[in-house]
Amino acid sequence: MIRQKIVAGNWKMNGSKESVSLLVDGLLKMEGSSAQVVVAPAFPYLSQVSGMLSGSHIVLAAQNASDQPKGAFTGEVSTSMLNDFGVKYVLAGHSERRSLYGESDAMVAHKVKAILAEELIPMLCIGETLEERKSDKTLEVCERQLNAVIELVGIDAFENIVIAYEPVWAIGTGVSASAEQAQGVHESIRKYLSTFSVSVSQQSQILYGGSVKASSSQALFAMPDIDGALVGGASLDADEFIAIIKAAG
Ligand SMILES: O=C[C@H](O)COP(=O)(O)O
Repeated sequence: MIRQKIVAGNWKMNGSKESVSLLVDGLLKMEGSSAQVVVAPAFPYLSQVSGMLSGSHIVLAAQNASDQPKGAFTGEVSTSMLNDFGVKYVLAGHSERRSLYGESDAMVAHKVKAILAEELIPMLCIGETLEERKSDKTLEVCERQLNAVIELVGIDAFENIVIAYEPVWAIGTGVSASAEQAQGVHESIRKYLSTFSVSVSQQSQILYGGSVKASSSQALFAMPDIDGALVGGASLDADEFIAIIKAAG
């Protein structure tokens, strides 16, 4: 099955009005790509970026969302607010949210549910730490993180969920998983999904994330089960990000 590639830039807590404007200007100069291009600015810049992207082929993502619809949740942002600003994708369970802000598998699952309820597309991030990889627990961890979501929203909901496999040891370290290593895990994730639903497993877009650069992206995208990338640091440089998008076709 041919799945459209997705190249998403997670800008994390970076940027200013000026730098965001320059970055988006740079990306808008890129010619059309067959890949779906996504950018995830920090919340304060969603409105600015949404305006700049209007009428373009680049779509907007948010880096996080509340699992609650509204009310007394100081500092939180609801999925309906994100919808208001033209957001299409929302990251859920990024490893930085899990490890630094204590988001449990169950909390991530509730966020996925809230994102789906607003008809937005969750980008569900899963992946193992270095310690877990060394003790051969990579698949066990990925399956546990997937199970929490499957149990809450059901496997059919995965028709509208993008999975991002991001080994924690590769995030921001400059050490990407090799294309073969990533392919091995992606293939296993797909096989695991197929135990619930073959059609969902075939349709699921599984992105790789963790120190993706232009130089490593071609080999990653050539792999049969890698359907794109969730890019952190390299997405802050328009030329580098465009080169990654071009590698996706
Ligand atoms: O969301 C993106 C990932 O955390 C990867 O970040 P990185 O490309 O800077 O390693």
